[in-house]
Amino acid sequence: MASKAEPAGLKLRVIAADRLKAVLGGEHFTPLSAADLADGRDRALANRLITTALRRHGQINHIIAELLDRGLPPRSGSFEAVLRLSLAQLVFLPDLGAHSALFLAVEALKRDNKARHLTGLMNAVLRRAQANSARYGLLPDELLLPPSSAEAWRSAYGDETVADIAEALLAGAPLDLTLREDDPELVEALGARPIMADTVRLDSRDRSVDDLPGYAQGRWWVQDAAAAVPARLLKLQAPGRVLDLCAAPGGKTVQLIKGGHTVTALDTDAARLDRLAGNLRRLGMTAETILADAVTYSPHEPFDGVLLDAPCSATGTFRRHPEVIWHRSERDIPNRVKLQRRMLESAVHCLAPGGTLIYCVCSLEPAEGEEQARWIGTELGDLVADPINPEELPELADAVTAEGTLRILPGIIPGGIDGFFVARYRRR
Ligand SMILES: C[S@@+](CC[C@H](N)C(=O)[O-])C[C@H]1O[C@@H](n2cnc3c(N)ncnc32)[C@H](O)[C@@H]1O
Repeated sequence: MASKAEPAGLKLRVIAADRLKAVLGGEHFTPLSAADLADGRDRALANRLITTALRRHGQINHIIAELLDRGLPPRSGSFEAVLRLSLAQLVFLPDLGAHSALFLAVEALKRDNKARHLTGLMNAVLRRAQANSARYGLLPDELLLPPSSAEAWRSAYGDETVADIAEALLAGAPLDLTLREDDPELVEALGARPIMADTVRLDSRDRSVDDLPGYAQGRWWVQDAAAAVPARLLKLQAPGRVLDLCAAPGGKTVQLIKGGHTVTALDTDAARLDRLAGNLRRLGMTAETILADAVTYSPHEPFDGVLLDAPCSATGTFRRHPEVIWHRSERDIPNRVKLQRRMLESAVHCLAPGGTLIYCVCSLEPAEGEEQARWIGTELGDLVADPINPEELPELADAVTAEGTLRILPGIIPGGIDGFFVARYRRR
């Protein structure tokens, strides 16, 4: 890590490279926090470098392939992460200037035992990148997406959707909040605008989430507009007992509580369930929380409603987590599909006759959405489809399919939205 005597801007790059390296190694991207980098301006710059490197990952792959004809050197510590951050700066963030990209990349490598022998290579590669930066800056959007995903999405949803996904990847996500109560004054104080039902959107903000008006008082929670839809569709005749399977960190749990239901929130991950409990505390809400496996859980008494927000590829969240589309693997999907099916079978057993089941995934993969709905139709005889009516969701009416399921695609509303699939059933 950089000390005080080290060049300005080095520390943030070393920390940014560590975070990017972890994400390249398969970890989920979370922006650097004050605990990682105390200085707010440094932190903002480091996060900008990382997110640009991740959003432009496909184009940067292309640039690296052109510049390193023998590929990335093996076992080279932080070399790849530093290179990607520097290319992101040189080619896609010209306002930051080129000098620091070159100089600090070399300085960062000098401090890494596994990469310090590669400073000459880094310098040469970045100089060639600098000479070609105008051309690289015009690389086509087709290179932004992994070819196998782009092809799968093209055949499922068409060319226009693939172009929307690439555009949304670059644009990132605004901040959507679900309001606890209708409150125009709060919406104005937040600088937000209503977009659908109790969701409001902040297109830009100058503060961290917990500094926004109403956070400490629990007057809203962060939830993408698409993620807020499934709980709204769980319409019981009267408020009842609802099981939120796979509940953490609790966005849908708190919506269900807001809807007047008595909620049991179940998750298999203790740390995530703790976050759910913290969210409930901030909002002054209560739910029964259960640390258990959704596949084997068996309640004493069946529920009037079950919401299954199943673990999935999460490809629908690519605007905030650009890495998901690169971590997506064809080989992983069948295992997830199997797990989702076991959870669906378990969800049926948790449901009282006449009760409602919502199945949803934040995924763009038909295998985790439409194909699961077809499987339910043929294999889960106790369930009957309860088609979603476009009038229930005026802003997303075009997302309702002929089968009465919901396929939310990122370009369906201005400013974008997460990819999601939702289906609703009733137990016979
Ligand atoms: C998509 S996230 C849920 C998001 C949550 N519903 C919300 O709205 O905030 C999926 C959750 O499934 C949980 N999960 C994964 N496998 C599970 C299992 N076998 N049983 C219960 N929960 C599981 C994960 O820990 C994760 O919290």
